[in-house]
Amino acid sequence: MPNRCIKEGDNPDLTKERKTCTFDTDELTANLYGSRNNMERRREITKKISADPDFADPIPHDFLSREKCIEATAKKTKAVVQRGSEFCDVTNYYEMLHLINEAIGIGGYPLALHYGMFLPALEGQAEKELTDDIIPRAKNLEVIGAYAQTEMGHGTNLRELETTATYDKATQEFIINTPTRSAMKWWPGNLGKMSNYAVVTCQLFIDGRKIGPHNFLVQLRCEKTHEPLPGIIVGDIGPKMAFDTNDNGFLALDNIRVPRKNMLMKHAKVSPDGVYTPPMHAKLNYGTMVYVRAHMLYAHGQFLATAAIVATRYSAVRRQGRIEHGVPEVQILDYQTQQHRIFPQIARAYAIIFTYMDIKDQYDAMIKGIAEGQTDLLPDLHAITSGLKSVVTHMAGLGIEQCRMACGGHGYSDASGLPKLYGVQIGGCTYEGENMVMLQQTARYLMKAVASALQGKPLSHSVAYFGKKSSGKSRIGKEGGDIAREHEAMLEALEHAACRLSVEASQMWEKRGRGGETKERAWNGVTVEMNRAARVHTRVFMARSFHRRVTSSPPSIRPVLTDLLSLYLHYECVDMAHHLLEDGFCSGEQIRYLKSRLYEDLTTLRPNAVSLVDSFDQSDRELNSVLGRRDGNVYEALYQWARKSELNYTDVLPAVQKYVMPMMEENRSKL
Ligand SMILES: CC/C=C\C/C=C\C/C=C\C/C=C\C/C=C\CCCC(=O)SCCNC(=O)CCNC(=O)[C@H](O)C(C)(C)COP(=O)(O)OP(=O)(O)OC[C@H]1O[C@@H](n2cnc3c(N)ncnc32)[C@H](O)[C@@H]1OP(=O)(O)O
Ligand SMILES: Cc1cc2nc3c(=O)[nH]c(=O)nc-3n(C[C@H](O)[C@H](O)[C@H](O)COP(=O)(O)OP(=O)(O)OC[C@H]3O[C@@H](n4cnc5c(N)ncnc54)[C@H](O)[C@@H]3O)c2cc1C
Repeated sequence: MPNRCIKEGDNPDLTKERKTCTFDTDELTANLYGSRNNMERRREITKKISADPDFADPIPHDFLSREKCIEATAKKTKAVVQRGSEFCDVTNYYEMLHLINEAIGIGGYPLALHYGMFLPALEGQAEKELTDDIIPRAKNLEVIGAYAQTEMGHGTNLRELETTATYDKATQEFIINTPTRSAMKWWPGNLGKMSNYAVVTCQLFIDGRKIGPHNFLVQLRCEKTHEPLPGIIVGDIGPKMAFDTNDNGFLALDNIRVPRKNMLMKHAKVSPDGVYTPPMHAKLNYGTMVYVRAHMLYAHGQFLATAAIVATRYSAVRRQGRIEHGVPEVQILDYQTQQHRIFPQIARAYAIIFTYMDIKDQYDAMIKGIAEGQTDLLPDLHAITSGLKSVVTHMAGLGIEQCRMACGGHGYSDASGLPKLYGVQIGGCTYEGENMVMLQQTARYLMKAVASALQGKPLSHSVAYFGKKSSGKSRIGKEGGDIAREHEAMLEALEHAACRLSVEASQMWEKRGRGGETKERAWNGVTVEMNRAARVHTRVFMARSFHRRVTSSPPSIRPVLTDLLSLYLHYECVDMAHHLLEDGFCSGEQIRYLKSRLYEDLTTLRPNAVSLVDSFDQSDRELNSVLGRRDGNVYEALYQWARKSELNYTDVLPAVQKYVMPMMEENRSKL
């Protein structure tokens, strides 16, 4: 069966791996990206960008200062903007995303938040009077914007943000002000240096009454000189763990006046005479965050895929140690521990990307509903995207770190690309709402679902399984080798655990309430259990999505995807074994059975491991990793990469000349 990556001159071990492929890698790639045409388009973009001198990096960014990296990234951004249509259909979201990844990379660029949040916020929340003026100019990039919500003192708890927007009826303006140091906007991407406008989240005050957080469009810099406008203090917050090429910024506003129409008023409104009309759903103003949380799944699935590609290919190329005496050193991918470290990450990357596809469909349906005046799909989508954002970012972070360690010493080098990848990816646990907080949003929803299920009321999409009758005892290991039934038995077991944990958390909460605590204090006493239930529920949702995609996949790739799904489900069940055992739903014998099946899966997947990661179809540019390169010629590339270090420009460093040599000389003369 063809693995389409084989080329002459490649590392022979990688070629050997590709020859054991049992499926058509292009079929799987096309399935992952929606169609064969989408796959071809991605490849065309990659090919053109790779050959274009505007996007060449003579010195890898690993060896440049932050300022130089920002300059190089800004230059490439300009080229993408001016020449984008030479490479792709600039109106196609996924083509643009791929172009940006290929041309610029993942560490941030001047327009990341402009496209990622500023425009979506205006499009989703502003009304015509404002959008007619600002959106054409924003699309034309006369206006570049940030999404300035988080403050130095508050991010998670939006209700306590301190920046104020006070309505002045006399002039029909809002006065926007930063009343304290902790009220300074702090963190927003591209706010520091690149943007001349921002959507700023403020507490709305009318006639002295605090109404709550709302968004306003504020001009920050002169459109001609790019200097900050009077009354505006703006700058970069300094170096951080990663996202080096993003100017996350600070902002203080000194009683800045903006016209009434600058409030984003598609949902909530303030009339000229100061009458406030609430939105048809109280949280529609938070819509941009739901949008980003949904789209983060795709990005984080791809981040984990990158790490899995690097670790798998490198493990096929690297030989070290022997499994038996008297035979040559083995590829490290032959070690069971290595497979157990890496293969679940491959499966999880597929699971995340497949789950994203389901969420995207739900998101589109919700947006259609809102346009028709219906918000009934929003609570379910908010609850599940809050859980998914938290589980997926955490899962991807752990997975990337496993892949990094699986590459030994070279994984610790920036040459592997993995330290930077981890730094960028792990930010997702924090931004768009810290994970522990967002899981509580899911848990609240589960508590309502428990109540509805007990009362026999209808249950919405993500919690529909709460209405199923549990069989009381798991069928795991009792399906006589029927793989479809085995998968169903594992899904049922996970659903049982999520449901049980939710019911128990609800009972614990109630009990504390009966003991005299307020509902809120009682909640804080059970949040660890609440979040546990939310995590298991979210992992059930992912497992169901993965299962649905596999069972409906084309026959040519279904066998390999079924193997991957088996590994995924066995791994998830073993990882959550304590939840399955706690109430006796599963026995110890059944967990031992799951483990033995998992180890069989590792062996089954071994011949297809490289081909499964090849099917993610990430180019060498996207991987940005000496260890993960498609041709597997790792060692020579590693040496050439290290030669580019600034420290190697001279044989004797000035610092050595200035301090170390005189010290050695002094010591020598003392003898
Ligand atoms: C070309 C490329 C283009 C695009 C790429 C697209 C996307 C790319 C992604 C990123 C872009 C690139 C790089 C990005 C890098 C970083 C970006 C980071 C940006 C940010 O971080 S922006 C700041 C984000 N901030 C947060 O997320 C804050 C988190 N806090 C909150 O959301 C809220 O405070 C809260 C939800 C935790 C609590 O809010 P509350 O106190 O007002 O509400 P309650 O908890 O009391 O709940 C009441 C009620 O409301 C329900 N609820 C809450 N939120 C929502 C919602 N959003 N939708 C629907 N319902 C909601 C809640 O469930 C309760 O319901 P109930 O029925 O009463 O129980
Ligand atoms: C790379 C990056 C990019 C960002 N980009 C943007 C941007 O473009 N625009 C923007 O506006 N913001 C941005 N942010 C800010 C980001 O959205 C916030 O940092 C994030 O929402 C978390 O809020 P916080 O910093 O207030 O965390 P905190 O809430 O202070 O969290 C600290 C700790 O307190 C815990 N905690 C807080 N509240 C609760 C609770 N109710 N229950 C239990 N535990 C709790 C948390 O779990 C966490 O452990 C960015 C942040 C990063 C790291």
